[in-house]
Amino acid sequence: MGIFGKKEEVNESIEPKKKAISNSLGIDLGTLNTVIAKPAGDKFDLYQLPSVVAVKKNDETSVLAVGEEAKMMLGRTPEDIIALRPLRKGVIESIAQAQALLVKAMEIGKKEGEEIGRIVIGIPGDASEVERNAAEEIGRKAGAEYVLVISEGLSAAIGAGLPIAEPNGTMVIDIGAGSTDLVVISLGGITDIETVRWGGDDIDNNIVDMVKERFNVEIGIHEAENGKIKVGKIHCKANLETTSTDIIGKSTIDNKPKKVTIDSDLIADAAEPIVKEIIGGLNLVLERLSPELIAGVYNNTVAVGGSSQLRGLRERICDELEIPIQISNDPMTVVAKGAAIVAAEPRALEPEVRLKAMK
Ligand SMILES: Nc1ncnc2c1ncn2[C@@H]1O[C@H](COP(=O)(O)OP(=O)(O)OP(=O)(O)O)[C@@H](O)[C@H]1O
Repeated sequence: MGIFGKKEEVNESIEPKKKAISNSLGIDLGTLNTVIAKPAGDKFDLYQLPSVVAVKKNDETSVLAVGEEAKMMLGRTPEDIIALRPLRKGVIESIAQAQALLVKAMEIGKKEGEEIGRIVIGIPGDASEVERNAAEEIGRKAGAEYVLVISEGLSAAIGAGLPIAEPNGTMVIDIGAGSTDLVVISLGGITDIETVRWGGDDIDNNIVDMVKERFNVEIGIHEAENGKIKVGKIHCKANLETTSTDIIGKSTIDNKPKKVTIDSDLIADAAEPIVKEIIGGLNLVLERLSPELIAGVYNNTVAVGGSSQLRGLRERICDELEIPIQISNDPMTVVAKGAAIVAAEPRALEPEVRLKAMK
């Protein structure tokens, strides 16, 4: 199906479709991961890099490493080097570091000798004018000729092939690492947005705290995240299987290595405050939603973002809100794909143009 729904409504005579430029990229500048999508025929080449940069401690604008190399340094850097994330809770914290990340993303996405003409960057929907300008500025400084910044929610909806131009409404629930965007779209534009500044990172932090409290063992944040991905679930009425995994941490009693077994229920307890915040945000959106859009939202709500993969999310949202949401089958790349569609054809954002979605 086209991104605007009905393929038969294609009306090439409205305006001749401009030739898509080949050197365009869609970039999802995330708190944890930066995803790059490059249109390649009717598919995408996809690349990913950790959103981490290593800088000199006394000059945080001097970037020493970006991406995978910098990630290896997190928590292990020599005294004069620090590894940092340029984004916190979805918001750009350091322009110089975010620019370094974007330059690297563009290098990864282009072929040798190729210039990148157009990039589209997905940023959180509630980003301020200052943040939007900052993202545009770093795009231009990174060397793109033309930079467009769009809401991650809208980008995800386009990437997921939702019928965004329909008047009935669709909704995207984007649960990332640092934040969750709840976006209602109709007639090709955002009609409502609620951003909850909680996501998967907060679940990981809660797991670390909970393991310390229950077992007197300190575990690393990466171990907490791995445990969450392996056995995690969310409390819901459905009887989901409980599984467990072993993690080695440091005893807070005698400092010795100690093995602890964490199970799905512990992760669900750790996730519960974040789930409550997300449900609270959804309730606010539903409260504001006009009756004209409720049927579209009921039929077309998709959850995206890495944290949407937690088992039980679909069931819990249905338990509490009676909306039968779908979980995207490519939750971590759909924002970048949507941005790449817009980068290849910026008029994808205009409701009167019916475009065929690239899958
Ligand atoms: N299978 C999984 N189950 C649960 N959580 C997962 C899974 N895979 C990844 N995650 C979590 O998803 C989050 C990363 O998702 P994503 O890449 O969408 O975020 P991001 O775009 O970097 O963040 P943001 O949108 O907040 O800027 C992390 O918290 C990660 O632990």
